[in-house]
Amino acid sequence: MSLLEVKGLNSYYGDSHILFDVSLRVEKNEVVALLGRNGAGKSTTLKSLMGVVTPRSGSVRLGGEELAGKTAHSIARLGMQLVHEERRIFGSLNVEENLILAGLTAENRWPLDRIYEMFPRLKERRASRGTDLSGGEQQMLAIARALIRDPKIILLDEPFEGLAPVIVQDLVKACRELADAGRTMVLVEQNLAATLTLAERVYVINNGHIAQEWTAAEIKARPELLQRYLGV
Ligand SMILES: Nc1ncnc2c1ncn2[C@@H]1O[C@H](COP(=O)(O)OP(=O)(O)OP(=O)(O)O)[C@@H](O)[C@H]1O
Repeated sequence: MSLLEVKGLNSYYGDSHILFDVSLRVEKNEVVALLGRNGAGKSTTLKSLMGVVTPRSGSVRLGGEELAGKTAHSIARLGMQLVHEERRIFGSLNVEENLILAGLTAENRWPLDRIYEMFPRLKERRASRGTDLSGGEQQMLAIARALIRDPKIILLDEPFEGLAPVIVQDLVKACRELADAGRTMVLVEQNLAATLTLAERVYVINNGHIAQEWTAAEIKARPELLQRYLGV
């Protein structure tokens, strides 16, 4: 059994049918990426897994437990965390307060020291308010807030979007360390180089359908594979 098993997921925004029978799996300790053009349905897939969007049909099993139909809050309790594109940190709270708040209701909370070891920059900035952080620091905090709850799986929606290349490098390194430490992650990201540094397997979504499944090694060996689906 895979850690995450998604079968026949259909999601809508009002009357617009966005996801069509999306099926995918993620093994424990694996990093899987979703690639696709703008509007293909990548974010909607992550939101449907997390219960931010309620799928109209289909199944999402995490460790054998059915998540489809549950609220985002319950799904978080069952061990899934979504790091939203907009980061959603509390601007009026400082870094440490943001972390403590995120960990408050978690069953297995990481000690702050462990978070600070992973992100030394957050330790330096621990007394700074969310609004005073740079984009890269906010993104680190958003990831750290997910980690502190020791989730079974983390969904990352465009974590490197809009950040300076040097910051992206730092974040990719931190995510690589998480992957090496056995964290299971699903990554949606436009930055192909970063994606292939992190993911072992890739699904291509096209107009709300899963169009392809490749290993990162297959893509690296035959980069032309992506051209047809992504135009890159
Ligand atoms: N809240 C919403 N209400 C209605 N339609 C939406 C909403 N959010 C997204 N959509 C539509 O759903 C489709 C899939 O969007 P989604 O954000 O999942 O795509 P994506 O692959 O993540 O692309 P992007 O990289 O542009 O975010 C698009 O056609 C988009 O316009």
